[in-house]
Amino acid sequence: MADEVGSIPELDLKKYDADEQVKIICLGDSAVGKSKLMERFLMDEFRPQQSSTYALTLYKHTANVGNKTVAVDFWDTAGQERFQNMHPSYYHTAHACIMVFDVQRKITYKNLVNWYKELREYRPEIPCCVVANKIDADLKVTQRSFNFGKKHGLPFYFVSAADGTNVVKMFREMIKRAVDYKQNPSDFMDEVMQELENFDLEKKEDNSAADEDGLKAESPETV
Ligand SMILES: Nc1nc2c(ncn2[C@@H]2O[C@H](COP(=O)(O)OP(=O)(O)OP(=O)(O)O)[C@@H](O)[C@H]2O)c(=O)[nH]1
Ligand SMILES: [Mg+2]
Repeated sequence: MADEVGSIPELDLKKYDADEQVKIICLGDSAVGKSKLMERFLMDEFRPQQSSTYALTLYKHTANVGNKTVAVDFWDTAGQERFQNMHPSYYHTAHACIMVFDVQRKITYKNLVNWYKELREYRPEIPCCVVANKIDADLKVTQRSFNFGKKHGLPFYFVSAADGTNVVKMFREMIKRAVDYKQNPSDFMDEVMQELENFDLEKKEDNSAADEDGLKAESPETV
């Protein structure tokens, strides 16, 4: 389900039950198929007539990775005809990135370099992949090699949001990589965030243990 930012709180309840929570962002020029890919993965249906994304759309998903339940927030924003900087909050605390281009428009492939550069300014270490979308329009493209992924050591997928080719595989792999990254961050700030999250959890557990003993958890002091 596509949900505008306004309706997050209700859905956030899901996170409460999840063992883990990750954020995955999607980058790429306008009309490469970012929104259609997410919709295809989340609803397994394809609606050809829809206008481009206006601002930010959040898609909520619950996945099972190993024996854990993972709440996934997919962030989708409008790409632009010509590259413009994305707001930093889009990248903030993202755990993985899906970079999309349209196999029918060379310029969208060329622009990956700009998207990737900006991604790495904000999120130097998160897992990222390159996705060549719309292969249904011309299957011959799958014989061509697109070296951008190889050059940067990124996994590459030929996909089609229209017929579903490789969509589930790509999303599942990226969710798993996002969880792996969150659990073993290689970026200093992410390590701090993870420590803080663990600290919060420990505090919550302490408080509920105190409640069970019939003790009241101390309320925070206001200074
Ligand atoms: N043939 C074909 N068309 C596709 C595919 N994926 C998306 N499209 C079409 O491409 C157009 C753009 O798709 P969107 O998902 O809206 O693109 P977007 O990247 O979200 O665009 P912005 O929100 O403007 O950044 C739509 O008309 C889709 O129907 C695909 O796999 N195959
Ligand atoms: Mg869109």
